Amino acid sequence: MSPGTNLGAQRLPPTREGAFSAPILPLELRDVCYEVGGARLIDGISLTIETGPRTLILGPNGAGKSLLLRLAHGLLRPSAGQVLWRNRKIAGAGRGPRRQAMVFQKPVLLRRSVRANLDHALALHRIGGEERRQRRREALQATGLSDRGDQPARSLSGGEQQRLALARAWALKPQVLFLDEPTSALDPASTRAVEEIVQALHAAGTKIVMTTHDLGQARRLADEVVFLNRGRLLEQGPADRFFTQPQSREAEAYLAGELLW
Ligand SMILES: Nc1ncnc2c1ncn2[C@@H]1O[C@H](COP(=O)(O)OP(=O)(O)OP(=O)(O)O)[C@@H](O)[C@H]1O
Repeated sequence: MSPGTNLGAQRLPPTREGAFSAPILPLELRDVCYEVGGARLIDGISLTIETGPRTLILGPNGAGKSLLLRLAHGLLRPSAGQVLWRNRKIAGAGRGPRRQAMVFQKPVLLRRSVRANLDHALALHRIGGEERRQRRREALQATGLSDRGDQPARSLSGGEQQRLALARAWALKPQVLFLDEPTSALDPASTRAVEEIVQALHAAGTKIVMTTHDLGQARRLADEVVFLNRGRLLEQGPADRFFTQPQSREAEAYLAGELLW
């Protein structure tokens, strides 16, 4: 399958029960700070992420977008403040609920086949037997990788590797998927393919929370925008409003290409 082929809708399973059971959202950050060596990199961020709209996190270089995602996902522990999933506080780094997944700018893949990468993730979630095979099949199909099962994952092209990272997320049926600049290293065709998969995941009920540098992509995908600058939350609101009537001077400058970092 060539990247850019219309993925998704017609290949999507009609229901994905795992995405809907025992809800973990809303996700709430309460006055979250993150400091390294005395520098406050995330500065008192409070926000709520609800089920539904695709949330895009925007901001200039170094604004704190990746850190915010990592704090929300549970990879980092806040220096101060709280991260709550459905009103429950998480115990520390790496302790967020399991029904959420993250896709990174550079995919982290095992030195094994495409199939084995998916099976490993499913095994970690104690999914075996026919269920594992079925989810693997579904995930490969949804990401256009059905004919790549035997190929060593690290021999895939950059775009295919990112599709495999998305296939892995797909197979786990997360309620929330965090994506940290998933297309920043990809060509336009691979970028479109990733966007279509993200769109299909959204249509299947997975909450999308994503960072990007690409304003065109943000306009294509965002329902809601969270705008950061220098570790602070400056705006959260509907994408239409953000793009046409930004509420802060900084967002206005950012949209005009005048605020780069
Ligand atoms: N472990 C760390 N030690 C020191 N500084 C850090 C650390 N991690 C991140 N930073 C700094 O914190 C700031 C925010 O980083 P972050 O990666 O979240 O920015 P970002 O908004 O994702 O930026 P970009 O768009 O350039 O990827 C940056 O200035 C970065 O250099």
